[in-house]
Amino acid sequence: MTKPSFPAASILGYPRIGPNRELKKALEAHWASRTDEATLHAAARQLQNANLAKLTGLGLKPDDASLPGDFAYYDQVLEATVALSALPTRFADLAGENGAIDTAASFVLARGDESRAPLEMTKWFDTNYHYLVPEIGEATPIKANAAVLLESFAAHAAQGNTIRPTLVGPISYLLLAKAEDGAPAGFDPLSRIDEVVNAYGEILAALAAAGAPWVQLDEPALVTDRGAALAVPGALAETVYSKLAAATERPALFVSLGYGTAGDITRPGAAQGLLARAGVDAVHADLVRGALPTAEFLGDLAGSTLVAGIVDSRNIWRNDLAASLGTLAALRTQVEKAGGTLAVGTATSLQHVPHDVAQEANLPAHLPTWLAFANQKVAEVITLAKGLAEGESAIAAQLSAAESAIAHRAGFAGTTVASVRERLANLTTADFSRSDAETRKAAQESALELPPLPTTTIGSFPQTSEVRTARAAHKAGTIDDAAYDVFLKAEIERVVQLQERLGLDVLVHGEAERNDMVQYFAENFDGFTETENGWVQSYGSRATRPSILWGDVSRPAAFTVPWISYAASLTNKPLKGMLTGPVTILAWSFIRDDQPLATSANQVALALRDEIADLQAAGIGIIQVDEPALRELLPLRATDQAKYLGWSVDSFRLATSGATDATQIHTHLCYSEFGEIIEAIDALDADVTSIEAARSRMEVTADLTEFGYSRGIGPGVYDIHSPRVPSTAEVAELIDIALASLDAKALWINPDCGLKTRGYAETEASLANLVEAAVAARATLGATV
Ligand code: MET
Ligand SMILES: [Zn+2]
Repeated sequence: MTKPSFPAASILGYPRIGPNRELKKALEAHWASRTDEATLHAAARQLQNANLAKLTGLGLKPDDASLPGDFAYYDQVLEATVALSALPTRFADLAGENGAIDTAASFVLARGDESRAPLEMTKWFDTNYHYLVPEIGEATPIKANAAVLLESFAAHAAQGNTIRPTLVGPISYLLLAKAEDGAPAGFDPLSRIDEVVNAYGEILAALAAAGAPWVQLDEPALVTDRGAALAVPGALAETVYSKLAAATERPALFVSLGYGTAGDITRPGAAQGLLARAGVDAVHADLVRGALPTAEFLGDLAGSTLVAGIVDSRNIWRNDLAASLGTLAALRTQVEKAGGTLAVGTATSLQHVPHDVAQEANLPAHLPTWLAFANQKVAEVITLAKGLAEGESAIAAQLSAAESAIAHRAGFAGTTVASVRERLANLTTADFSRSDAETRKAAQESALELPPLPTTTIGSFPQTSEVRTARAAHKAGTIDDAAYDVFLKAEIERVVQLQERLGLDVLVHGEAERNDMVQYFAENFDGFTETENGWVQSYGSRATRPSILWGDVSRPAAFTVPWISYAASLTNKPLKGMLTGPVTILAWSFIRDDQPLATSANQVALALRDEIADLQAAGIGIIQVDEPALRELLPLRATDQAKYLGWSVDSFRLATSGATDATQIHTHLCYSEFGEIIEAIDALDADVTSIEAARSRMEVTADLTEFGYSRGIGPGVYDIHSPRVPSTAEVAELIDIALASLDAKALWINPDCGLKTRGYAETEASLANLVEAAVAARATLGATV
């Protein structure tokens, strides 16, 4: 068979959620049993057809395999689990004919059922997308099932579109998996690689037989430290891909390597060269997060195509086409020297950006031309490929439009605000630290007079449908500011009274006024803008709408103070003020790409510092600054981590170090395991750290003690991710575990995270048990000391 050439312009993947969140609606209707499976399939097909029509309309060719076949109902890793029939043992009863996992079974894996928790969900590399973690044991079935891929290929072919079926690659699949509970100690999912590769071989053969000219295997795990070690000569990536490439019955093989530099970071391009020599027909390089491959390391490309991922698929800024064209032209020379050809693509799938800037009718006037969402990025890829093939003059209009937008952005008033710059330039090391922890502790003890083992919550209380309805009505203008204010105050009063009744020691106002813990801050800071339809899939049917940080950040006026002071006025107990930290605000927004992240983080930190000063002046003695995303932005490579941890910790300290000794600063961490970054957690220098711990049964407390962490610590004593009410005995048991490794004077008793996704019934019952267990533990302590 003659090898088809790789399309000159392509994208690695496209948003699946739908321009109007069609997939979300179809999934949720189906899960609520309002539609049958056929209706769901039809809706999904219609959405995919509309997406492909959009892509071909933008100029991707229908017949050259430039259209990615990357649809997934819930998650791309789950699709690979389906293609491998890799049903975890605890779900074995769901196996259909030949062990197949059908759509209904895949939803049980994704969402659990009455008796089983779903597959664990975890962040996909350093993004805010969550995938479903495969659970692999010694006997997990591995059996090729190409049905979904074949059906989708055929259905699109019938519409005249030759898609490029896309699947997570075999190495990444196993690196992203975890050993199933009950697997022998030390079992490594990667030990199943031979069977997985055989199954992929069968899938490739089936796709070839169906007429697919190209297939895409995503191997992003080769950019992590562990994966990189497998992408060197003689190691696993070479063996696996030599074997897959050696098959006579297969489509041309494209391997994507997004999210960083694949293989050895000191030899960029070596991993691509290795795969090409193994027989892979096209290999990809992420030129946005990864290093530019050099001819020296590409070596012999053996007639393969290098797909240059030059258009940023993780951020929303317009591409500097002239600069990109220059990079591509230089790279082409090198690639051709190495015996390959160059094609143009995106850095990763476009799943991390919203659909279309054209859906935003109400952006501030200066912003639209600066931006590129998925559809604009597709056009950029096509433009660059054309420029590369035909020369600059062929894309003169696009080059000049990009140039003027970029110049406008650089010169725009809000991009660089002198007062913000001056404040940053004048910072000294004193602005990043407080007095020593012992002095603070003494001042706080006399100011706060808390009992031992103080009880508190993480901030939010249930966001009932009344709260959401009132917020929507206020936004729509059907209730005015005054009426909304009355509503929120009543809500705060209810939450404060409930906490008094439950006997909690440190109260919160409940966060009813906040739509989202990041967006609320973006709305109140200068330098940010919200979108109306900029939805990005977070997991399954869930999407978030990140704000856009486009300019220098400042805080025009205090905004949390009125709500928090109102709550404080209703109680004699200490009221904890609640803020979101700089790293989390950056991690969950689209951020400007024209300055280091550290600079943006410090600007946000100064805005928060102002708010903290105002809270303190209003008499609030405890202030929590949440940093749940601290671990999320941690670079994938160990060599890059220290620098990140340096600036991220600094930004927290800058935000909080204006507090007086007597003001107790809390932080809150969740969503990850924190064992790897204990040193950074300590360096935050918060007086009290609450941290997710219930599911790992307090593991982190021992890690912290071992490290020498000596300030307050609130390891979560119950998991808020499910409506289950923990018994007093269960909470008591976790408190005992924590007390075994911690100084009793340092321990706080709190749930794992905020309660906004919970209902009131389970919240009240759970908190009552939490308080009961804390009071009992306090009595025991009193008896023994
Ligand atoms: N204060 C926030 C809340 O309670 C912290 C959430 S961390 C994801 O909801
Ligand atoms: Zn949390």
